[in-house]
Amino acid sequence: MVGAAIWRIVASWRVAQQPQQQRQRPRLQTLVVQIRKTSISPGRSNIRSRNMSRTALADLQNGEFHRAPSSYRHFISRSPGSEFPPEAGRYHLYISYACPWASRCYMFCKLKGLEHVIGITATKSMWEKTREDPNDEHHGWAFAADEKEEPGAKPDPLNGAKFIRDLYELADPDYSGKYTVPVLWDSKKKTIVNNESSEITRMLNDEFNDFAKHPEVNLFPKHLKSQIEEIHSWTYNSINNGVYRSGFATAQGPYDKAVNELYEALDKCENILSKQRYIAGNEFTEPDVRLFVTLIRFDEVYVVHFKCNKKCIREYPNLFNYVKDIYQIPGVADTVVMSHIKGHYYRSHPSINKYKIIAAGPDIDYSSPHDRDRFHSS
Ligand SMILES: N[C@@H](CCC(=O)N[C@@H](CS)C(=O)NCC(=O)O)C(=O)O
Repeated sequence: MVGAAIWRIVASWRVAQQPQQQRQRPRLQTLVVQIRKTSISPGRSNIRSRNMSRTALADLQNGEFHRAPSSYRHFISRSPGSEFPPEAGRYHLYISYACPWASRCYMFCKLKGLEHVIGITATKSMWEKTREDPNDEHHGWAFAADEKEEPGAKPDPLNGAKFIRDLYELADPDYSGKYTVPVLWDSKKKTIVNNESSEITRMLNDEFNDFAKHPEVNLFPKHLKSQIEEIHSWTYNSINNGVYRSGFATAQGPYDKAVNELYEALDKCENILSKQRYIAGNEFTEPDVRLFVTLIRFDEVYVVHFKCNKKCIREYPNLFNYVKDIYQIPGVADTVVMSHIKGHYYRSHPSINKYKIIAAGPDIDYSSPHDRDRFHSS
């Protein structure tokens, strides 16, 4: 009882720490952890899923993209009595190499040295139809049938799921939200702990230090907490989600607004990075990870596919060198699989790119020299 109460206080405290636009109320159905013994039947469909299955492309109001809140918001915590205590081998991270939100989590695993503690499985890059039922039009992340199907993509080693959707339905057969990655899965309770990257990365940063190869890496240090939260307060809406707000807009006004806010924020970053090595100062921290995953996709995908073409990142001297600098941190390049990134975006949104043609360029070499050593770093 006491443990559960502490857990609830810690969880609500952490939600209160998030930038406002990321603060979302957990669904009641996920607060009451319902572990149901169900078997996966990928061909199954029910009335609910038939009517409600949807992707982010449907998160629209008057042509404006509004990202729906993540559904699972439990916390892995070292606090006594925690429902989800950190354990080696218990949790699994399902990702797509294409997805910037999932890649944030994968980067944290790499930087903290957690790959021997938390299993990681990447899906195939292109969304596929998830049900045979002709009335169920949902397309989403699919697992590879074997190791050879697409380099990097793997079968689901834990549940034999064919689709990420199957995991959501295994955790809750009545689930009616989106079937997004990342998914942090608890193999003990056979449920989803959390599917919100901004929270998963905090858990990876703080709660697994007893197992981490690099517990000294702290991407959310106390002394930079307020600067970091201030940076998230404008980079999330204008940059990380801003590229989606541009790309998914279905009316001119919302697109214009999103793209203008995006470039205002990029100009602001360029200015900050002309004076210091990283976005929060001289230390590499969480907001650098969040910026990196968007910026590395920008010139290869967002410029063309999401119409973010007022300027490329390679035209900003400081931003471009900053992306190379981060790419060259040991472990980071492994998280960037450009064939999955391009293979996903260009082929998974038929309303944006009907013929699924993958744009040719620009094929940037992010391992080429950068000039960021000119700044002091700690
Ligand atoms: N807020 C979530 C967003 C995750 C998200 O939107 N992931 C996308 C891939 S980039 C996804 O899985 N979309 C599936 C869909 O929309 O159906 C997070 O940060 O974890």
